[in-house]
Amino acid sequence: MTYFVLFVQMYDRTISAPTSPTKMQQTGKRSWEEPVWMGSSPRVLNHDMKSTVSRSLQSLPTSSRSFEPGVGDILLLMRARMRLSLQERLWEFYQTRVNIPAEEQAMARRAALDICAELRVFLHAKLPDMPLREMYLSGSLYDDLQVVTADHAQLMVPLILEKNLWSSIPGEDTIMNVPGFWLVRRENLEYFPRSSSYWDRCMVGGYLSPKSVLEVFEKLVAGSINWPAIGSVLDYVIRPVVPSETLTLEVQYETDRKLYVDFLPLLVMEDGTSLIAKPHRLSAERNENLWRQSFRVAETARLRALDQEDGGCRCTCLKVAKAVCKLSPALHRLNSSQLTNTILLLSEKEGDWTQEALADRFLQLLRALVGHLEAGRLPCALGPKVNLFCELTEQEVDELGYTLYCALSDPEGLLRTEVEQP
Ligand SMILES: Nc1ncnc2c1ncn2[C@@H]1O[C@H](COP(=O)(O)OP(=O)(O)O)[C@@H](O)[C@H]1O
Repeated sequence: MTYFVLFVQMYDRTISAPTSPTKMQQTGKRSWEEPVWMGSSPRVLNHDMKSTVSRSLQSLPTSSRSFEPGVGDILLLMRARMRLSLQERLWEFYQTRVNIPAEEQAMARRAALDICAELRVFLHAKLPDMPLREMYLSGSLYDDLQVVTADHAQLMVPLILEKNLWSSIPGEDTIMNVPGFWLVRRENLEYFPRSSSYWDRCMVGGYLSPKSVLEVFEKLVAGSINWPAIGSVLDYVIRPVVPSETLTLEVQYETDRKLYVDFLPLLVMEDGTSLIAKPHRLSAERNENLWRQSFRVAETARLRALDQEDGGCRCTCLKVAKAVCKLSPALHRLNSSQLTNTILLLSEKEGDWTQEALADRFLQLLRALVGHLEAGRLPCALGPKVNLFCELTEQEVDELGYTLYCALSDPEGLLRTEVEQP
């Protein structure tokens, strides 16, 4: 979608939005960027875009009804009522759609644990000298941040690398220039020739290739484990998902419930940096050797700590936003890390995260996301050089921005999602 289309659509939306005439009051001009319930809104679009839209809006026929005396008071009242009802609806949505019943979570965790145990036994038996630390389960299912359905978990597989044989190079110091991604280079080949390290078999052009590491596991996990047999013992239907950008097992643990377990090789570098074998989404070929830095543990811990300090609603706000993105196809591309970091950045400026402020903070989150999308940049709160939007195409950025911008005039629309059929 071009910006032109975007703004024609925005313009249509603005004039048809029930709240839009309200800002016409004294000047007779509409402020398209300030739906009535938003209070003083930051300027959300860049200057050129704004003047285009403002010009179009100025030439609109105006409605005299908006100038009736006292309308400001009525609007203030309406604003208060709308806020109240959004607050109520958010909590209702949280209870009915976002939160996963404890029993469902427990069953999903049980299934993931069973699979993890099987894989441990298999790998120890089949490849006793593969240098791995103990595998463990991770992700939102384990820190109460999963939403809507308990349907996925990550199985972390930490590789052991010899310190003197491998070193990590930050993405910004490489020709690819992508902060947040790293290369892992083989060192000292002249003294410790190829095969000195077990992981040399996954070396491509002098670097440890996450793709090649995944392929090693893929052959094992998808190729040589008898999942139907294991599944029948455990009473699940288990099958590797193909094709899949990472290695994923689908586990049907109830007739109507499926769990996807991502097999995620991980490197923990000397300074504690965690790198995961999850490919860069765009131009994967050019970036084939890049390992992705994972901030998940640190960013989740920070969010929780902030909530604990002030009894705040940041995690609730995150879960509501995650559910909205999971349930609305137009927002699928936004992930938890982007949402978490937007909330962390907001927390630096905004102090009131009381439960009563959920609706205000939720709206502020939407607005902040629109702002970051317009800038095409969302800095990671824990590493500002990293742009968390760097794996979105321009078109995706436009579409997300447009969807969220429209949602600002009808935030409750985001909560009216169909109940998915199993
Ligand atoms: N340490 C980690 N543990 C689990 N997942 C991680 C980790 N680091 C990065 N990830 C990535 O984060 C994503 C899972 O995020 P998660 O917080 O579980 O949220 P969601 O519920 O939205 O999936 C996965 O795509 C996974 O590849």
